[in-house]
Amino acid sequence: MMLKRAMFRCGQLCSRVFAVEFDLRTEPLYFTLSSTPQELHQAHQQLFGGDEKLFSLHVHSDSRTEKARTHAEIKHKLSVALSRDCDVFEASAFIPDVKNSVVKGFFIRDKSTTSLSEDVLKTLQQSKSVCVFSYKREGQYCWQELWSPVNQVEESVRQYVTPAAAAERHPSTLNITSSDVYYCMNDAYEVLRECTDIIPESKEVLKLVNEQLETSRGDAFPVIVIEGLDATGKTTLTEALRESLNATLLKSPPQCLAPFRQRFDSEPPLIRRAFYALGNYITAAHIGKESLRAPVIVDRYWHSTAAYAIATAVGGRVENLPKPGSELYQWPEDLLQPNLVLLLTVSPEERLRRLRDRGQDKTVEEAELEINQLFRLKVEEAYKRIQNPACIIVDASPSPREVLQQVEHLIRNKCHLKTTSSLPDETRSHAISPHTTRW
Ligand SMILES: Nc1ncnc2c1ncn2[C@@H]1O[C@H](COP(=O)(O)OP(=O)(O)OP(=O)(O)O)[C@@H](O)[C@H]1O
Ligand SMILES: Nc1ccn([C@@H]2O[C@H](COP(=O)(O)O)[C@@H](O)[C@H]2O)c(=O)n1
Repeated sequence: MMLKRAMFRCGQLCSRVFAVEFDLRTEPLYFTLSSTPQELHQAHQQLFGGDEKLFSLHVHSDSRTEKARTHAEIKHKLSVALSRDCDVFEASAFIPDVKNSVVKGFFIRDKSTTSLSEDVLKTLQQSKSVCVFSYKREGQYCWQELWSPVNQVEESVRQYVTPAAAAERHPSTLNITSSDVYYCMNDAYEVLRECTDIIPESKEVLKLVNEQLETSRGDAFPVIVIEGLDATGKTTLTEALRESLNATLLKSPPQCLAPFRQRFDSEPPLIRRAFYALGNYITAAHIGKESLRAPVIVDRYWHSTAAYAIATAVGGRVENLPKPGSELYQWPEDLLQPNLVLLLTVSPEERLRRLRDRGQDKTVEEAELEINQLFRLKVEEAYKRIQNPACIIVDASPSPREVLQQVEHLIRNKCHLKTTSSLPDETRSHAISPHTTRW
């Protein structure tokens, strides 16, 4: 029965294109399956041509929350239970250009002579959502078959690995909408609603959303969002702007969600990102109210939610990101838009220096640093590609005082701030006071 169910699920996968993130610096290895033997390309030989044991594992489920949580659990188990002789690569099976067609999983290359990986896979295969394939070689051909720990695969058909052309869009970009980035409040709301049994805190978050929502924003003061990677100086700048412009300072996620943040940070992206998305809508309601009284400065908002989500969802290199102009960089139609978004940037060295001075990341290993650098590049690039409104880049490497001056200058120009101060631009920043400022 279990084998029949697994065969049905795997059968659904066989008509897809498979992608393995074999080397994060290059594009994935793509292959399809064919009933006739196919010669492997040189690139594919690197993965399929050796004598290691090869497996792939895919997570299927009709419930998106179950699928996301199973995927995260498996990722964790593979990272702790397999031996050092095993390489685990992110893998997926997808239909090119078809949204939400990606079935995520992992590819395992086992160089050991022990049966540890089989033992681990045997446990994982107990889950009704998991489907495991093994790969066998004969001469220069390699085929995939449904894996069974007890070799009951006589019903399984040999499907030969067939090199495929690179996909135009990286497969991970096909599932971003409503799994990683939410383009309307209801989509994020629904995900948390589906989680109320497994994550009781979801109810409290939804209650806060219901209580605080208010979308009106009339003829109001300007709203300026400050964005940037960790330690680029957002807190320093936003607090200085609050003083100098007599503005209200808000954050996303808002303070009322702080007690729940750690809980949702431990959840897979589907759930974690829905939490941050809802945080933006609560902050938007606060902006709507506060901007009637004074200018509003916001420390992180939609750009952060979308940029981090896209950079995490898209594996590998910067080139894998959705192309500039993609609909994935559009602002949600139902989310209040700020007047100005400023992106603080500093060099990686300066950012690391600031992190270290703050007492963090002192023991980052070289390998980890490299991965972080790739991630940092993708987040920054995604920030820059977001549209309507797009962000204006601010070089945040000078002193806090100079950064403040630069930003005040931008705010005056872009938000048509009129000031009665007679001081020249360069010396005026600390003299801007609520009493001399008109919007
Ligand atoms: N212009 C600057 N020049 C030098 N150091 C700075 C500057 N701005 C901020 N710093 C220092 O860099 C560190 C990080 O700054 P800050 O906390 O403002 O960054 P952040 O972007 O808010 O970080 P996070 O997103 O992690 O909260 C702090 O120690 C701060 O004093
Ligand atoms: N509007 C936001 C704000 C934050 N995030 C996520 O939080 C992380 C950074 O927060 P800090 O408190 O460290 O500044 C970052 O990983 C984002 O994923 C968000 O999604 N949306």
